[in-house]
Amino acid sequence: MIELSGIRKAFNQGQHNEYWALNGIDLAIEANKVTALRGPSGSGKTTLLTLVGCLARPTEGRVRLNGTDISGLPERFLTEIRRRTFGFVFQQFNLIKGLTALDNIILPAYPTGRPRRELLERAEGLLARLNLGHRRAAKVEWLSGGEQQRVAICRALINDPEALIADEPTANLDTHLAKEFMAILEGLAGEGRTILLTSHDPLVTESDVVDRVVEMRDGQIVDER
Ligand SMILES: Nc1ncnc2c1ncn2[C@@H]1O[C@H](COP(=O)(O)OP(=O)(O)OP(=O)(O)O)[C@@H](O)[C@H]1O
Repeated sequence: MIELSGIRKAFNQGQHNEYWALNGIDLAIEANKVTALRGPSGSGKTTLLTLVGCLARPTEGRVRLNGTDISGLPERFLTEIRRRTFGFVFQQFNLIKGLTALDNIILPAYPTGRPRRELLERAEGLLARLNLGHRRAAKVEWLSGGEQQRVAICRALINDPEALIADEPTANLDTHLAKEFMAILEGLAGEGRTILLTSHDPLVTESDVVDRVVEMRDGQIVDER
């Protein structure tokens, strides 16, 4: 689905603190599969996620999405592709305090111009599917960590993306909640979504739900299974 070739990513390029977070990545993320990136802290996993999800651009190399080279597209096209193709679940969930679960979920769908009634219906459906219907009107800061993550997952799915991207999805969860997350993941994988995540957690990387584990170190891919 997404192919990266010859990817390098520098931060603070040309400055005294220039740092190459990714250093020659060739990777094809297969459609309808669950891929996990594993590696020590600082190995470049999150940086790679942001490039796959078109949240950032590589300093060098090409990104192809379903066969089309999107590396050189202007920002507004990239934003559109990002919205249609990817849903993101961030490690800290990045929900907006003061807004209800429902309002947080429909937020990324506003730019699509779809009617609010339709969005609410879809959001309600997602909440129900993740056993969170009863919390629809709760402000997100009232929710537990596990509930907040499920709201974040609903938000990631509101635009019905082809792919879901999750950064350390179980890092803030206890074992019970992490297992619940894996069950949700299994359901999403079962409906044919492409899933890319980073994880240190053996509960994730050794799970049968994960098709492929890509091992990173020092901004490079060093192994995979
Ligand atoms: N915006 C930035 N500016 C400068 N350096 C950055 C920036 N983002 C990341 N880095 C550096 O790039 C390297 C890779 O970071 P990245 O977050 O991708 O690693 P990671 O493998 O996801 O680590 P972790 O498991 O701790 O999240 C790190 O050394 C980090 O300090």
